[in-house]
Amino acid sequence: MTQTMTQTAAAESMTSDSVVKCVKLSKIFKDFWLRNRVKAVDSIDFDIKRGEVFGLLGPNGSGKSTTIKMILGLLHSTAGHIAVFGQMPRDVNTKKMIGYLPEESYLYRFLNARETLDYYGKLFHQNRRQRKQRIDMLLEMVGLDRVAHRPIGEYSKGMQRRIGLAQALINDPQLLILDEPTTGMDPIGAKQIKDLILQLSDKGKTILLCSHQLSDVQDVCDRVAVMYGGKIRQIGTVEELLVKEETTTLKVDHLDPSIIEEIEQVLAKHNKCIDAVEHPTQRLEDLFLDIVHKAQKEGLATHGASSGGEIASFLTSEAVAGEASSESILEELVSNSQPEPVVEKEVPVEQPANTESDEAIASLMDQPKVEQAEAKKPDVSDAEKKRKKSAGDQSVIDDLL
Ligand SMILES: Nc1ncnc2c1ncn2[C@@H]1O[C@H](COP(=O)(O)OP(=O)(O)OP(=O)(O)O)[C@@H](O)[C@H]1O
Repeated sequence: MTQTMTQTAAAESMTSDSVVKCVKLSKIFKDFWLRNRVKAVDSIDFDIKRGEVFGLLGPNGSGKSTTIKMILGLLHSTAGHIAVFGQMPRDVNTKKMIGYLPEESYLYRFLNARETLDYYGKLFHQNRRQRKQRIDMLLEMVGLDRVAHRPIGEYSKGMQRRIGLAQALINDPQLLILDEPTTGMDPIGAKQIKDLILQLSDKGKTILLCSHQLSDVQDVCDRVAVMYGGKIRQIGTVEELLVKEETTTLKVDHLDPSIIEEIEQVLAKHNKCIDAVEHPTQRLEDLFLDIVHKAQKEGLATHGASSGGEIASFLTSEAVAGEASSESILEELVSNSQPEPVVEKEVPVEQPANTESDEAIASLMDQPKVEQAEAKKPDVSDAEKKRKKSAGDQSVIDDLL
């Protein structure tokens, strides 16, 4: 009875804008004797809309990765309902629309970067020409083109994240799931990933970001859910969650002490006083980029990853095969291809299972790239502000390239 209600509620609430929908979703890991061992996810409700950047936060063991694995169809839910693009997560049509960067790198150590991407391109049934084109663009985009011949086992942690990101994008996914994408990345790489996320979202791609880097989440996410003990404790836009209604901040040009005194007198009439008078500082990220910028202008050499180059224009539908675009990398990475419209349909509740299939991981990659139909992107005003900021920040990155 409860399951039927849950299923109906989910099906009813599924709209064409909904990319991921979870209703009363739970996951219990059982022990050898099938006794309940860990309630990793405990009856959570949330949905992610098309074009949204959704952040999933929480301390270690709070259930984030388990939730992601259920969205990917790698784990069965124990109870509740989950739909991705209006379909069951295990549906192969769903998997071909998803790109996934796992928290841990599961790439083959003895393959080099080019061979690795070629392997994943083949899994998506891309032809040789398409693979070559995409691989060249992605390697340049993630700044590994100059070290593409080296085995991945030799890569630094940040370089492995970069090749992992390229792998997650090779199928031009409509839903990109990034688990700790900036771990081990230098601030330039982290900044590029954040800009990339915003631009992909701007083109209607949906992004689920799981990160312990709270400043990254704050910079790019439209909405955030904070998990603890398998439950969602708070969910809302970043502004909603962070606003402090009880305090007012006024931002003005430099004030002389005499003016501050006058302001204090005005406030005193209203039984208020100034708590603090401060001068803002710049962010550490800006300082870091400034230092690197200057070092690069002086022509200092590095043997690590480069700052990243042209963005993969294979994600842009106007791209002509074999043509290099003169646009910036981040611009090119963004695809104009649009996702299939979400078909509203009733989705059966998944049966509980005690084991997880590794084959599901393979099947996630084992689908051909398909043309995807038009769909509209939601109006997300908070994201708009961040994108404007990103456009300004982008000039710094462009200078570095
Ligand atoms: N395969 C498994 N078998 C048993 N318990 C598991 C399994 N996978 C996860 N768990 C447990 O489920 C809980 C949630 O784990 P999960 O990996 O989802 O947390 P997380 O929020 O992703 O943590 P982190 O930030 O450390 O990645 C933890 O108590 C974990 O031990």
